[in-house]
Order: sequence, then structure tokens, then C-alpha cells
Amino acid sequence: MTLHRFYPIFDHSRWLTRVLPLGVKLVQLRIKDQPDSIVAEQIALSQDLCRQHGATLVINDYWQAAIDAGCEWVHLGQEDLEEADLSAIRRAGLKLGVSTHDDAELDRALAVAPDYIALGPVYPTILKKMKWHEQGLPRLTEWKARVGKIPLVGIGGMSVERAEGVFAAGADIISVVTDITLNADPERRVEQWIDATR
Ligand SMILES: Cc1ncc(COP(=O)(O)OP(=O)(O)O)c(N)n1
Ligand SMILES: Cc1nc(C(=O)O)sc1CCOP(=O)(O)O
Ligand SMILES: [Mg+2]
Repeated sequence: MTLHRFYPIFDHSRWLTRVLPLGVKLVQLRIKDQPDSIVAEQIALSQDLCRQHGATLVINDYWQAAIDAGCEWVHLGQEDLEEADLSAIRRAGLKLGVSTHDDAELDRALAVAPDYIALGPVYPTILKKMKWHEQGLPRLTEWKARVGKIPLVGIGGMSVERAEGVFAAGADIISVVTDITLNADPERRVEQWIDATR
């Protein structure tokens, strides 16, 4: 199975109603600080929308809710990995994406045989405070040499204009948030992303 090269992340299913009709085929639902009932509702709505549009849905953090809802993918960071029941995730048949930010994290990620590995922040991000500064493009090249056939996701400060260089450096997939969600015309920006990652 080949994942699409454009991997936007959104915090609510209402974004999916806007972008899936444009042709987005891989999307992450990244919900923070919401009660379980809202999380479950958002996952169910997002699943319905992704099924309608033939898109792959990745659930961030909420691996148990993803299992309960019959989802196909979860994304976990390193702290999430410490608390997650990886056997339960695998038993339920879910595929797993893992974040990495340094060599030790990459070692830990490789040890769980993930279905993709993300490296970030490639460029500075305004979405969240992070202890890592920008990794830079050479780091992506280094990561690609180490992960081999595992798909490599570049994340952090991505823009349409940066996409070509990010792919050239070794990323297989680009993940992005604010370049779309803070854009004056998110739909137009998604169309530009789809053109740039076709
Ligand atoms: C594709 C992708 N890469 C990295 C992350 C970050 O995951 P994590 O480190 O667990 O941080 P939060 O997103 O949970 O704040 C991601 N979500 N997706
Ligand atoms: C959610 C996330 N994780 C990152 C990591 O490095 O693990 S960077 C990031 C934020 C990405 O948002 P934007 O495209 O707006 O920079
Ligand atoms: Mg997380």
C-alpha cells in the first residue's frame, strides 16, 4: 500500500468536509484536550467522511478510541508510545505512524516496526512549542538513509513552496497544518498542495 504524498492534519471533522471533496486522500485527525465523547464523535464523523471520499484517516494520540471505532491508522509520538498498548493496536490490525525528533527517538521508533516514520520539525513551526529547533533538509536525507523502505514523513513549517526541496531531500510524504488552516483561502491552498504533490 502506497500512502499519498500530501498529508494534512486537522483538529475537527468540519475541515474534512471542506478538503476531502478537493481530492485529499490521506488526512490526520489531531484532537487535543477534548472529552472522550467528543473524540469518539469526531472519529466517527471523520471515518464516514473518509469512507465517502476514499481517503485514509489517521487518528492522532487516541489509540484506544481508534481501535474501538475500527479505524485503520494511528499516529503516536514518543510519549504516547510509552503509554500505548502496541500489542492491542497490532491485534486490532491498525497501522502505526511514529514521530521522531532525534537519534534515540528514531532507534525507539524503528524498534516498533512502524508503517511510517515522521521527522520534525523540519522547519520552525508555530503550531506548538517544541524543544527541537528546525531539523533542516540534510537531516531528512540522513533519516531516509536510516529508515530505508519505511515511508518518511516530513513535518513542521511546511509550505507548498518548500515541498519540492523536502521531497528531494528524502521525504516520501509531507504533513502540514497551518500553511492550510491559517491561509486566507484554505481550499485554494489545498488545491495548490495537491498539484505540488501529484
Ligand atoms: C505526521 C505527524 N508527525 C508528527 C506528529 C506529532 O506527534 P506527537 O509528537 O505525538 O505530538 P502531537 O501531535 O500529539 O502533539 C503528528 N501528530 N503527526
Ligand atoms: C504536530 C506537529 N508535530 C511536529 C513534530 O515535529 O513532531 S511539528 C508539528 C506541527 C506542524 O504544524 P505546521 O505545519 O503548522 O508547522
Ligand atoms: Mg501525540
